[in-house]
Amino acid sequence: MTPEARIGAAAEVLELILAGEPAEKALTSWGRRSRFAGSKDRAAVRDHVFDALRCKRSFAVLGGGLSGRGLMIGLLRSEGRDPAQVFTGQGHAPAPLTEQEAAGGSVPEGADALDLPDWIVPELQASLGDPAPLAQVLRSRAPVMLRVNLRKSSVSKAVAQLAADGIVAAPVSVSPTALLVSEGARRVNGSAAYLQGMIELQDGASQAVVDRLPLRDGMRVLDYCAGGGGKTLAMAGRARAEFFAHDANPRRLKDLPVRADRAGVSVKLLENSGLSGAGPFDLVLCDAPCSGSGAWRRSPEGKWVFDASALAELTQIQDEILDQAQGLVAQNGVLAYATCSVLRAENDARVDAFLARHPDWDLQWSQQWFPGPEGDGFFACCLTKSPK
Ligand SMILES: C[S@@+](CC[C@H](N)C(=O)[O-])C[C@H]1O[C@@H](n2cnc3c(N)ncnc32)[C@H](O)[C@@H]1O
Repeated sequence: MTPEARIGAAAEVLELILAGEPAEKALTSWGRRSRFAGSKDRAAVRDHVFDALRCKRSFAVLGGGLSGRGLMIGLLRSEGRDPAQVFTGQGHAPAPLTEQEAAGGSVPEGADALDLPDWIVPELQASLGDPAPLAQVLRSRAPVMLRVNLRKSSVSKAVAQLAADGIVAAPVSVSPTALLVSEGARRVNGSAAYLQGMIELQDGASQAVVDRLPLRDGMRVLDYCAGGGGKTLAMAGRARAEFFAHDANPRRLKDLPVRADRAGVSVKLLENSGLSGAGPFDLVLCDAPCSGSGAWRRSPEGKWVFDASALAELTQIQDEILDQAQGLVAQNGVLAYATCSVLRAENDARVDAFLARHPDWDLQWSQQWFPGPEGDGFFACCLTKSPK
């Protein structure tokens, strides 16, 4: 496909997304209809679509309208390119600009320029002051990051093994196990290092959260909201403990046995009914469901669908999770709480509310990571029960 045809295809896919189709589904159905598209074409169209979703408000203003074409026109103008040179109607290029498209477009301001929904601007101001620096980061692509599985490899061996498959990755400071991929990101899943369990795809701040947990060999550790098991496996890479994984939705755990096998670690899956019988645990991690606001670079659709009522619903679930999980912590054990959110309402405010409901617990530490070149935004803290 020509570069112009890729822009045209991205505009088509965006039209489906704007009509309500999830981005992944819209890209898959375009891929099925477009057998002529090679892997580089698919990757380029995907990048255009996700770039546009991250900057939906500003591109719509720049492009003169919220439509697939409008967003792509906005993207070109944001890069200082003339859309008339791309929208030519020649060969496989998209149809020429209408008069309205050629004349339209203005410079985005306020929440349009920040590419944030209106309701969240005051929420972010309350959490971190000026939202502009964070908003700017959320408008750009997230880094591709790997975690070295210390059970199977060392950082230097993993880097060398990746290089043999044409993947350039280097250590970064956010975590001693984190690698930042600068070349060959799309080859990671097929690489020998991945297939042999030496590395996993995992965000840098997600690894830093696990680095701060008080893990020791021989502990009994429960990942209470384990989902796909990213944090379970990161914890298992750090200590020879007994690991248990639970999720309110057990289907979310389905890939964990295969991933644990590849990583060379053992994880016991726990159904709701088996939870209390398996406890107590020395460490219970609640990596709670959240807005995902710290990771909106990766999942930009979330930025536009999340709203104040979803936030209120989530904070209630987060409180319930902490209340349930605290009952599973052994005497002298640790309750850890984490989110990939930058909103105070989901982080410090939940800890304050927990401590008010459970005055026999103390906060040991808390930390907020913001999205940046080495990872997403995360919050984590550890709580312990005061001695009787
Ligand atoms: C942020 S995700 C976990 C991601 C995972 N820890 C990882 O690192 O890959 C949150 C998970 O919490 C689960 N969840 C939602 N409500 C829950 C509840 N009340 N109890 C336990 N898990 C819950 C969701 O199904 C989801 O898989």
